[in-house]
Amino acid sequence: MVVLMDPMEDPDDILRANRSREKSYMFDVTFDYTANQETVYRLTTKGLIEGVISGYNATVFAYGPTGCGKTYTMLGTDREPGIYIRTLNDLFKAIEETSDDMEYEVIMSYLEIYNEMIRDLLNPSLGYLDLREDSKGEIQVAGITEVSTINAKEIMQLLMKGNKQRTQEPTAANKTSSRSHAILQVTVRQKSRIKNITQEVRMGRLFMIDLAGSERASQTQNRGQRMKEGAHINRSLLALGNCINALSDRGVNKYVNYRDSKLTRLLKDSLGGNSRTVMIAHISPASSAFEESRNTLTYADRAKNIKTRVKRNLLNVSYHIAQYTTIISELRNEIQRLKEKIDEQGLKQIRGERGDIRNIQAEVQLHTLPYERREMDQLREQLIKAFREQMDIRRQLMELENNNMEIQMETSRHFLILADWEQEKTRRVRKWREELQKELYGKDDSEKDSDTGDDQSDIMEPPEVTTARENIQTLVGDQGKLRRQKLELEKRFKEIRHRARRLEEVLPKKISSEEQREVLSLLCKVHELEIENTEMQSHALLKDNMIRQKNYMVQRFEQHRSICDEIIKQQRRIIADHNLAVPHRLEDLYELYLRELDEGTLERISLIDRASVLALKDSQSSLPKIPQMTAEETSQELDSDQESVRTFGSDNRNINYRESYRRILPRLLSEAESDANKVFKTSPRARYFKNSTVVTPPPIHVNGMVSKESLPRSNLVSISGHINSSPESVDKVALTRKVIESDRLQPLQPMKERSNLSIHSLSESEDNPYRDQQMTSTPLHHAASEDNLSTSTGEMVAALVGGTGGNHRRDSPGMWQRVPKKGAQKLERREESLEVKRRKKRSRSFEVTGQGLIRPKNHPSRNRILESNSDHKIQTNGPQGGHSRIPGKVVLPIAQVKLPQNHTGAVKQMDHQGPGSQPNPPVNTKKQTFNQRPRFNYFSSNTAGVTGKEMKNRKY
Ligand SMILES: Nc1ncnc2c1ncn2[C@@H]1O[C@H](COP(=O)(O)OP(=O)(O)OP(=O)(O)O)[C@@H](O)[C@H]1O
Repeated sequence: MVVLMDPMEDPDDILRANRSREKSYMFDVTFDYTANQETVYRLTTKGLIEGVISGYNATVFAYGPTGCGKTYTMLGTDREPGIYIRTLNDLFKAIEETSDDMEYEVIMSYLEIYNEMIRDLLNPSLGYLDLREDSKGEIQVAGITEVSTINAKEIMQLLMKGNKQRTQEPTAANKTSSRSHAILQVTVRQKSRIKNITQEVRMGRLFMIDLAGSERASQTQNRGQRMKEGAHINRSLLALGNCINALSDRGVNKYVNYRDSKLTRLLKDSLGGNSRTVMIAHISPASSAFEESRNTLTYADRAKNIKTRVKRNLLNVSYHIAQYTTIISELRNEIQRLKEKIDEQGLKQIRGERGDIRNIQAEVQLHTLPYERREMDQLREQLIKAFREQMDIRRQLMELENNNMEIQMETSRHFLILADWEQEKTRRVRKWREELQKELYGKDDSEKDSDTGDDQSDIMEPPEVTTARENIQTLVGDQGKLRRQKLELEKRFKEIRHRARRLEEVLPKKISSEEQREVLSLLCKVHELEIENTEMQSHALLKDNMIRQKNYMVQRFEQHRSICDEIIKQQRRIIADHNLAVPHRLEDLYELYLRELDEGTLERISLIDRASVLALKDSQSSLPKIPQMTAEETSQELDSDQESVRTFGSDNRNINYRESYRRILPRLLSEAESDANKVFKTSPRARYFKNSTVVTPPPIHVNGMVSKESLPRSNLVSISGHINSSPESVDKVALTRKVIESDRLQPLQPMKERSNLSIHSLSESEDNPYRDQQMTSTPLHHAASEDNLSTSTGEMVAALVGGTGGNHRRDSPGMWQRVPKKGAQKLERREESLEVKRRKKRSRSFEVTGQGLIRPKNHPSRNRILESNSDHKIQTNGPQGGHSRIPGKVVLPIAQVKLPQNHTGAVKQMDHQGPGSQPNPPVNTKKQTFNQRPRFNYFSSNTAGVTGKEMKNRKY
């Protein structure tokens, strides 16, 4: 802020206080007497240089009354150079700094307007020059000398020379009064060093103007020539003032008369056009210069309001073909220049010249490089190690998951054994009590007391149950151990991941080359993706396991259904053949069954299930495949890891439908085969349990619910879709069984032919591999074999097949482990009661000579002879060894058959008594051990009077 005070004003004159001429002016910058040249230059002009070299116009002009220091500010002295020199110095410095990329051309001209005439200060001999306007409307001084140089020193010399030519005369106001307006024009042309067909040229113009000072004749006391000069000066300054007034008058579209003077014509662009303009207004602190100061400040204040529109001056130069040769030769020269520069630097390095800072830098780089490289290598190693560790831990975690799943399955299986045993125990106790009560009815009260005892204590727990208990304990312990291991691994994983992240951040900073940085970030990305992929594979593994379990369950249902179908078929045949009466409810159920078959509902459900499994499999197989890493060391190791993981989600895009279908059914391989093909081998612990205990398929463990692994042995006509261990479902199953059993006819006739059963195992010859508990590689075969051998249905089939296969199974120590389920137990109980009844009522009205199917060893009914008076001579195909079958007879009461209305009634049916057979010994239920229990077998027939000894000698 500049406060201008009237020196004539009397502060005590109250009457004139209101007419005070004191005024304040606001400017961008103000300088007092303490300001030096450097400060003035820095705060007014320095900021324009950057714009000028990049194509913008700029103007700096000094304005003010005579003797106020305009020339001093613009030109300065040798010791205190002014704006001209400082600007040119900085301009050349800036050009030099960017000259590697850009090419510059600097043109300078220096003129004065004296008495409204233009003189070339660089070449005064040219006389007065004219102003002309070119085609673009730009004002040019015709014939002015333009000096083109980028040598700052040379320009200085020219400037000094030109200043000497400037008209300067002493006046009363100023000993060195400038009698003209001096204009220094510097044009900077900039273009890129990279040659192209079209080239962009930027042109910036800088005007530095030292105006002549406005003067009052009284003050200058000029006469003659000086006075004439003063008049011209004042006129041009007046024109400038008018232009400023016109330009600053906002809102009114006033005509700006630049043509009034040469000065305004020349400054046309600088004042209201395309230029960044700085006006430096000079005033004198002397009270005598109050009026001049006021005028100057008023003009400067108005000039503040002038707005100019600045744009970069761009010239697009399109080269003509003829110019290409020039460009090429220029390029050649450039290449040559650079080559020389390189050679020169190389030589300097060899000579050990250290003067140049660049050499020093290069040397420093040369020394630091090996160290940096070592550091880089170390960091890289650390990073790769961290990735590898992460992958290892992921793999270990997946293995743990896998083991955990296996252990869970094993545990569930053992729990099932315990549950079955508990059920069996309850059943026995109940039965024992019933019998006891019956006996007690016939006894005296005194005898009653002596007979009552703890029935529970008499029931011996089979070794399988004890083993199951022990196994559960061990498995639970193992699960805890796994959990701890998992937590530990997860913690370690987090640490390593954190470490890797840090390294990922640090490493790029250490790298100097952009290329290296990119490669490294890519490497990091690949590793991260690898880890993500492993995570996804882990999820896929879990899914896969669930699918396997589900498939297994479906297979079991399907098999069971096949057997049931076959049973129904045969029974219906018998009913039809013998024209037996059938209860209405059973008929209804049969019709329902036929309808189901006709409509193919089950088939449809099965198909839908398969399709969904296929879709799931597909989704797994489409898991993203990560390209292998570039780093050799890592890639080899990680490759193998990835491959192993990918085995699960293997690409099955190219396999045909049959293959896909095959995949739906889990490939339940033999232990060795399956283990070999597995990604994660069976854990030793799980393997131990697998081998040491039942071969029974695992329970379905889905969503934390353990479903019943095998269907009951009863020949249920309908099977509830999903049986699990939840109380409701168990009840539901029990209820279903009850309903069916109530209407069920007891087996009317043993099967005619063994091959009638449509399951694989039955169509196999006697020496089928299942007997040896070997699992074939065919999935369905395997499933069938495992089912048939290890489950209730399997056992039934094994019994049908008979021979060594059946014996093998029966003699196996894990016999009991194929514990009949609830329904089957009921049926067995029924059979036992029937046996008792059979002994009482023996009817031989219907005899079937059927195959003698072997009962399990020690089975109470093993030695019973199957009696039959039927004509149906069923000769089963014996094994290759030509072993003989004991012809058995099944006696079915045709006429006497009384079909029960409910299961509570005693059912008369097959009388398992062969010719000459002895009545079966009474079943001692109390003392009977769990695994010696007679098993209900739909197709059971006995070995027709063959004693245990004979049986042993017999060849099957
Ligand atoms: N800031 C300053 N420091 C020192 N001396 C100065 C300063 N400003 C002006 N002078 C001196 O004052 C005198 C007049 O200055 P100068 O010639 O620059 O005035 P002017 O405005 O150019 O006058 P004119 O319009 O008549 O040319 C010179 O001798 C100059 O050295």
